[in-house]
This record gives sequence, C-alpha cells and structure tokens, in this order.
Amino acid sequence: MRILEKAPAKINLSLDVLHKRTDGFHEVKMIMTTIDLADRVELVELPSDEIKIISHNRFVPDDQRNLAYQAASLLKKRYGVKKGVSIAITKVIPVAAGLAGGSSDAAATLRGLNRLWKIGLSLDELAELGAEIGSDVSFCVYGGTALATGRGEKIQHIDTPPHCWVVLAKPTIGVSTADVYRNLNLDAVDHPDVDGMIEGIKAQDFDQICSLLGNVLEGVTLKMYPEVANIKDQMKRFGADAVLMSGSGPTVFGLVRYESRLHRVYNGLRGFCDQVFAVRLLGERNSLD
Ligand SMILES: C[C@](O)(CO)[C@H](O)COP(=O)(O)OP(=O)(O)OC[C@H]1O[C@@H](n2ccc(N)nc2=O)[C@H](O)[C@@H]1O
Ligand SMILES: Nc1ncnc2c1ncn2[C@@H]1O[C@H](COP(=O)(O)OP(=O)(O)OP(=O)(O)O)[C@@H](O)[C@H]1O
Repeated sequence: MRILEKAPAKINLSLDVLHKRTDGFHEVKMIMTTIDLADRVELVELPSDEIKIISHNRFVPDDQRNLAYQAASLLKKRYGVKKGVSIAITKVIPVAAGLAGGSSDAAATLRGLNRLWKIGLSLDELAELGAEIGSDVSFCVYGGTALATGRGEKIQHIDTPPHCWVVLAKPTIGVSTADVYRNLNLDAVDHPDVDGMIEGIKAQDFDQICSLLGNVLEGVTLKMYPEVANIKDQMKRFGADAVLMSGSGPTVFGLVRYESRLHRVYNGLRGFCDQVFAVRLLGERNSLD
C-alpha cells in the first residue's frame, strides 16, 4: 500500500517570546498559518522491519536525523509496530528557512503512518506525539491557522485570515533556530500585539493584520545576517503590503492583497534571491482522510 501526504510550510504572522524557561526552551505566543508551498511525503510498506528515507536533497539527512524518520520511529516504538516503511520526501520547502519544512514532513509522516498502519489515533493524539519531535510539529499536524503557546506545542485554532498572496524570499543562508533563541535579549525587544492580530484575523481586516505583523526573533537574525534586512527593504520597495521574517528566519515573506501587484513583487525579488515563491495562504486544516 502507498500513501501520499502533503506537508505544507507555515509562516508566523506574529511571534512573541514571553520568557526563558528552566528547561532551556522559551515560552512563546505566536500566530501560525499554513501556506500553499508544500513538500510531498510518500509512504510505502516495506517487507523488512526498517525505516528508509529517500530524499534527493543534499541538505536533508537520510537517516535518524531526519524528522520524518523520528516520527516513524516514535510511532513504531509507542505502538509496537513491527513493520517497515520507506519515506520518500520531495522537498519544495527550502531547508533551514524558518518555514517548518522538517516539522511538516514529520507531521505528514505521523498522519500518513496512522493511516498506513491503521493505528487509529486522532489529530489531537498525533499532535501530542509530534511535540516530542519538535516544537513546531504539533501545529503542522493540524495546519490551518492557530495561536500556539507553551514552547509552541499548545494549539488553539483561530479563524482563517482573509484571502491574500504571500511572496517568500529565502537568502542562501541557513539559520539555526537554537542560535537565534540563544542570542535573543528579551530586555531589548518590542513585543508584538498577538491578541490584536487575532482580532484583526477575526474581523478579516487585512490592513490591521498588515500593521500588526511582528516577530521578536527578527532583530536577532537581522543582526547575524544583514542580507535579510536588504531583502525586507526590496520587498517593501517592490510593493508588498507588509513584510516580515518568518520564525527564526532567514525567509522573508510579504503579504500582497492584489494579484495585479503580485507579479511586480515576485519578479523584483527574483533579481536578488534564488529562492522566491508566490503562493496563497491555505485556509483548510488537515484531515485524517
Ligand atoms: C522559531 C519557530 O519555528 C517558530 O514557529 C519555533 O519556535 C521553533 O520550532 P522548532 O524548530 O520545531 O524548534 P525545536 O526543534 O523544538 O527546538 C530547536 C531549538 O530552538 C530553541 N527553542 C525552540 C522553541 C522554543 N519555544 N524555545 C526555544 O528556545 C531550543 O534551543 C531548541 O533546542
Ligand atoms: N525532513 C526534513 N527536511 C528538512 N530538513 C530536515 C528534515 N529532517 C531533518 N532536517 C534537518 O533540520 C534542519 C532544519 O531544517 P528545517 O527545514 O526543518 O528548518 P526550519 O524551516 O528553520 O524549521 P523551523 O521553522 O521549524 O525552525 C536542517 O538543517 C536539516 O538538517
């Protein structure tokens, strides 16, 4: 049997860090939403009891370091599954980009193997398992739009933002999330208005959403990699309605309301960056079918 799962990327419309916890993680309060830029994860049963990762991307590990491998391994151990699987990952989401690519592959693997191995878990149970793999995995199990708290694993679904376009540009650097959190000085940040963002989304108020975009990690990454600031400037110059770095970066996204403006922003950025995408926000949450 063969199962195909889409693994969409996320962006953070608002990302606040409240404090550093005693376990080394940071307490966050953030709004995440999925976008129509997705890896494809193909799961095929193997006759032997092994987990095999197939990926033709040189930046993606094909062993137990792969988050999809970790997802399969966790399910096997927790539910005593004595079956093998090959996990073929077609990468579309840039790697180490702040778009939760690896986390989404892990989440897709959890959803897909739940079906392939007929384990019968709910999305809530899969999200709880996902938190053991990484902070972003729980959200990626559900997709859609959510307020994430705790270290990112506590998910409350919220309304879908109004339709708009998203242009993404990733400079040719990869950013370590751990480094960015480590370099964050909480005494010197402007906290974004996360509750105002939830209100703006609820009211379908595109202008309010644009004016409240904010990410406390942005300043840290901008200091480490000044080229990210340049991409932000260019994206504004070419006419995006609002611009922000996603997650720990370095990908910058711009929200664009009108399609007529989209081409100018997209083509303008292609002159500066190899990896540029123009996609829509995804409204739909994942299901188990
Ligand atoms: C930046 C975001 O992508 C925003 O969505 C997430 O907060 C990071 O999520 P992630 O990549 O799934 O993070 P994890 O794999 O769980 O953690 C990587 C490292 O980031 C730091 N980390 C992560 C999440 C968090 N709430 N506090 C942290 O301090 C920790 O040093 C951790 O060792
Ligand atoms: N399936 C996977 N796809 C991509 N990278 C993976 C995968 N599994 C493990 N990795 C490792 O994880 C690292 C981070 O990759 P990823 O693309 O998930 O980062 P990210 O988008 O910044 O994540 P986040 O936004 O959750 O912090 C990579 O450098 C890679 O070595």
